[in-house]
Amino acid sequence: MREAHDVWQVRAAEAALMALLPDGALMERAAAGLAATCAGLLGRVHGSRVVLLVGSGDNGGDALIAGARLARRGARVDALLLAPQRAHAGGLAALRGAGGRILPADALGFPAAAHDLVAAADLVVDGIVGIGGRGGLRAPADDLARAAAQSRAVVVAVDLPSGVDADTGAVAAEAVRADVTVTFGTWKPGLLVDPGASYAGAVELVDIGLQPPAPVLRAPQHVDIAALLPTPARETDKYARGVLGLAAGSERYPGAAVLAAGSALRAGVGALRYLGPRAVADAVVSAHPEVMAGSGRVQAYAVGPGLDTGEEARGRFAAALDGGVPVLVDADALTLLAEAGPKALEGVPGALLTPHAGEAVRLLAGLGESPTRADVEAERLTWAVRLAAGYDATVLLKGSTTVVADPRGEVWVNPTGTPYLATAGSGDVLTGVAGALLAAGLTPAEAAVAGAYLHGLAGRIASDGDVPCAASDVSAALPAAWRAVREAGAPDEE
Ligand SMILES: NC(=O)C1=CN([C@@H]2O[C@H](COP(=O)(O)OP(=O)(O)OC[C@H]3O[C@@H](n4cnc5c(N)ncnc54)[C@H](O)[C@@H]3O)[C@@H](O)[C@H]2O)[C@@H](O)CC1
Ligand SMILES: Nc1ncnc2c1ncn2[C@@H]1O[C@H](COP(=O)(O)OP(=O)(O)O)[C@@H](O)[C@H]1O
Ligand SMILES: [K+]
Repeated sequence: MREAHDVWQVRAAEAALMALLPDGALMERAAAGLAATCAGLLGRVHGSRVVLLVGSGDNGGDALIAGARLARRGARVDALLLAPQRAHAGGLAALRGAGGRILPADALGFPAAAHDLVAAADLVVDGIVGIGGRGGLRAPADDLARAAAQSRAVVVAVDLPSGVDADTGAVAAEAVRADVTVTFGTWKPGLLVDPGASYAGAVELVDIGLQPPAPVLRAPQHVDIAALLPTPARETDKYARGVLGLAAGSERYPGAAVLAAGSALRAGVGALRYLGPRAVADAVVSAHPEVMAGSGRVQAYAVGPGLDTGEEARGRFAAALDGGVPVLVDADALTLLAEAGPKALEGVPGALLTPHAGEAVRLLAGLGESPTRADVEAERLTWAVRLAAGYDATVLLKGSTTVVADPRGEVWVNPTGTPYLATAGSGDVLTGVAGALLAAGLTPAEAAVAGAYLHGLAGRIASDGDVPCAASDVSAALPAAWRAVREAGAPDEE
């Protein structure tokens, strides 16, 4: 599990550690890790051209000290100081001592000369701001971020790309686009959540000895998901494996039910009961003969894909909520839930809501909040947590980064997925997978985390080699995703 901590937690853990160490020891550790990564990226350090973008805080200090290490190995290192009076004194002395050049950005006839330096560099180190950054990059730092983006140099961000909010991943204005981010002590949420994550490139974590408390955000890996996947016991039967009731599809949208059903079957339900109009049931059964049409005992319901919002749909929604079992609420059922408000979930033993940003806006309106879709996409963590608390339910907020929040405030971010998943019916596949896991007895949060992970992995497999895929292909790739996760979780052979 990757664990991320917020700025407040990082600062507290750093303070505790610094109290035990000589002055500057922590920054030396950070800079040593940073310099090692830079050297690896350069291949040949001697004779390479390195430009440091140096802000006024310790983030700039890290860049300067790492730059000094590279200069001692023969790199030509130029530091562009954004605030010469406030640049890190120890870092300046170290770089000077190692033969690096120090250039106050304004004395250079900024921005033209600074641009030229950045354009000619092999490697640019972004030490403009780290966890002390607030809001979008201010001038002239924003201009240097643009210059770095245009240069052919490899861009390495120190701790996190400047301009990305460490706690939320929000990018208020210009931010540095890094090829690699070297982060210290622990992951920052902004490195895992879009839009920030999309600026970070490959992230390397440098251990500086920090011992932070419980994380604010977790990103599961294959082994974590493998531990959640149900394995049928020898003497199991189909009821013990979990029966899912699927209330999906309508005469207008029969395909959603077919996709969700096929995906639930591939995600290990013992049996699937389909609940809906006769014509749709016929389509589902003809595509998946294993499906039973009609109601009966189930261990969980999944309700919503292609449901529609008319009288008949409302009846199916109400029946699912009254069933006394956990319920996954998606798509049209989220519209009905937003109308009814959180009280509609009272008495449901475990609800999992799976909105995209547009549906999240509707649900939030039911809580008296009025963010736009763009607001939700800019600060997914905040809004997912608010929804989970407001509806007292687990929320899986879909999108370019999917996040899961449970009502107690635990939050996960899904690291798998591909933009090719932005295709009609892809959400129906997710509903099938997560619904099956809920029926198998996983908690709503476990079903959401594992469901999103498998769905994202199946999307990557289906779009292998960067080719478009249909939602049906994603569904068909579920067994391969499952296998990949299982293999990673299996104990090593002797
Ligand atoms: N505290 C520690 O023990 C350690 C800190 N380290 C480094 O220290 C960093 C944090 O240092 P600081 O607390 O000094 O803060 P930063 O260096 O992240 O940034 C603070 C400075 O940036 C300016 N600034 C803030 N927002 C800005 C914006 N939007 N545009 C332009 N300028 C802006 C502020 O005026 C302030 O002077 C970490 O990210 C990490 O790189 C590492 O050396 C590891 C050890
Ligand atoms: N840009 C993107 N990158 C990665 N995944 C995405 C992106 N856009 C959408 N997705 C994923 O695709 C799925 C789309 O679901 P949804 O919006 O419900 O679509 P539909 O209703 O057409 O099935 C979700 O799992 C979502 O997380
Ligand atoms: K930075």
